[in-house]
Formats: sequence, structure tokens, C-alpha cells
Amino acid sequence: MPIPKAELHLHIEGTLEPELAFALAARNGVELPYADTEALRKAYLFEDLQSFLNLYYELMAVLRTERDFEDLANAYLARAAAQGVRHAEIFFDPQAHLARGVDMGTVVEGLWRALGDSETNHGISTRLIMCFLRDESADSAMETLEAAKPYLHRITGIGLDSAEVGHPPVKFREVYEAAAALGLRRVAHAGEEGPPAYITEALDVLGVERVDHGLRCMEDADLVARLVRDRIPLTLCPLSNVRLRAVDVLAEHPLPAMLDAGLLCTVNSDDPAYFGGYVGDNFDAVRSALGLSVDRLRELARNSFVASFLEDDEELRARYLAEVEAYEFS
Ligand code: HPA
Ligand SMILES: [Zn+2]
Repeated sequence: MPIPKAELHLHIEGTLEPELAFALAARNGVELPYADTEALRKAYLFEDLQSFLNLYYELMAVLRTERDFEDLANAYLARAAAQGVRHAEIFFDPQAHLARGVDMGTVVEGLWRALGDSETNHGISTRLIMCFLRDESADSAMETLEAAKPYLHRITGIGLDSAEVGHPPVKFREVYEAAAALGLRRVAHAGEEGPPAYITEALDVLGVERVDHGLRCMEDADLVARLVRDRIPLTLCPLSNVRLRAVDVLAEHPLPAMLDAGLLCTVNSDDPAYFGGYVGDNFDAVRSALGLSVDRLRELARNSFVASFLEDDEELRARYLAEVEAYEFS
């Protein structure tokens, strides 16, 4: 059994495997512009973040009903459980669905049909994080927060994703303030393709408690010192970084240097159906490509629970942390 871990950077729409995409397309009478799963898989060669996002948004056309979102989430949870995931904080992109005429209730209640029973069915505790698309307007983000108000009992926090460069965190100051006033936790993608200044701005202006990716912090020594001092977690996604060309090859990933610097790093899968693996695959890949010791792997697993939003259930967090310490590597 793989080491117990939490997954903190996972876009549920990015878990849509080609087989499920075609099954849902058939169920909903949606035409996909690919002959079959093999032809679709051939499209999974990305130049950068935007070239991935184009396909990611295109394939979402098959997600229409509560049952579709339920099936999507159950498929992810089953795969994650097999790779040692015990807790998952799951992103979703409501604007991408609202724009297609799928309402907030369908998305949230559909996901909840899987998440509500996940501890029983998959042995995974879950939280939901609603992301705003940063290449959409600030007004659109605020309208989305408004549309989510009837569902806030299901939503733990907010995030910020999609095309990063040219859409700095400050654009979303007001909606983050409004979300904080509603008691929502705050994270944001920053420093994936965007500069280190976006990470600083996400901390200063948006008040984020955790940074998604944060890879480019390594270009700013003062920022690294601050992230270490304030124990700000980073949710790294190594296989994603290779597929979207944020790093050339996995062997050159800065994860070891980041751990050596004392950063609170976690390893996650981002969009596992597109990037060649789930979170356990990411652990295995960094272990072999970067030669991480078992102590480092245990540290990554421990960090995932430390960085999780389990403040509402410290007993559960303590149980997971004890499982990490008791784990014996083979
Ligand atoms: O890796 C990502 N980066 C930004 N936005 C995203 N939306 C889904 N995946 C990603
Ligand atoms: Zn992401």
C-alpha cells in the first residue's frame, strides 16, 4: 500500500479520463471532435498552460447532469484511494459550467453525491474549493460567489486558476475580501507560469493561506525566506510541470532544492487524466527521477496533512499524521 497522503491540488474536471468522456458524450448526445479515445489521447501534447486549457475546457462539454459530476468524482476518488489518498481538497471551476448553461446546483450537488459518502465508500475525507477563472472578469468572479451562496455549507474555500500571465492576483482583491468575510479559506494558483511577484501579491492582497504551484518563488530569495518563515504551504505538481513545460525534464525539477530551503512543499497531481498520473504516480516519479530519500517522501506525506484545511477536525488530522509516521516503506 502506498504511503497515506492528502491531495490538495486537484481539479476535478482534470480527472476526466478519455473513456469516461466518451461514455458521458454518448449518454448526453454530445458530439466530440475526436474519433475515439486513442485519437483524443494523441491531443495530449501540450506546449504550455494555454494549449492544455483549450482541451480541458472543450472536453467539459460532456458534463451536463448531477449524475455526470457524481460519476466523475467517484472515478477520481476510487483511483486516488488506490494510490494512498486519505484526504482530498478538490477544486472545481463553476464558471466553465455556468457558461454552458449548467447551473451551480447541478455542479455542487452532483459532486456532493460522491463526496458526501466518500469516507464510507472510498475511505477519503474531502473538502471542496471553488476556483475563479482569472482570465474572466472580476465582476464574473463576484457573480459566481453570489451564485454559490446557497451552497456554502458544501464549500470550504476559494481558489484562482486558468491562464495566469496578464491576470495578476490584484484583479480579484474584492472577491477575495468578500469570500473571507463569508468565512471561506483562500488559496490561489501563483508562480506556475507567472512571475514571483504574483506569489507575493497573492499573499499580500488576497490573503492566501496556501499557494498553488508557487514554483517560481525560487527566483526570489526574499520571497523564499518569507514562505519558510510563515510556513506557507506550496502545492507542487511535478508531472504537470513537465507536461506544461514549466520545467524541461523531471530530473531538473526544483523540488529537492525547495525542500532543502525549508519550504513546506506538497506533491499533487493537478489534472491527472491529462498529465500522465495520479498523486501516487507523482510520488513515484519524483522518487525515481530526483532520488528522494524515504525520509523526504515521508516529509512530503506529512506536509500534505499539515497543509490541509483540517482545522475543523484536528482529531482526524492527528490520526492521518500517525498513519504517516507508522508507515513502513518497502
Ligand atoms: O494547472 C493549471 N493551472 C491553471 N489553471 C488550471 N486549471 C486546471 N488546471 C490548471
Ligand atoms: Zn492547478
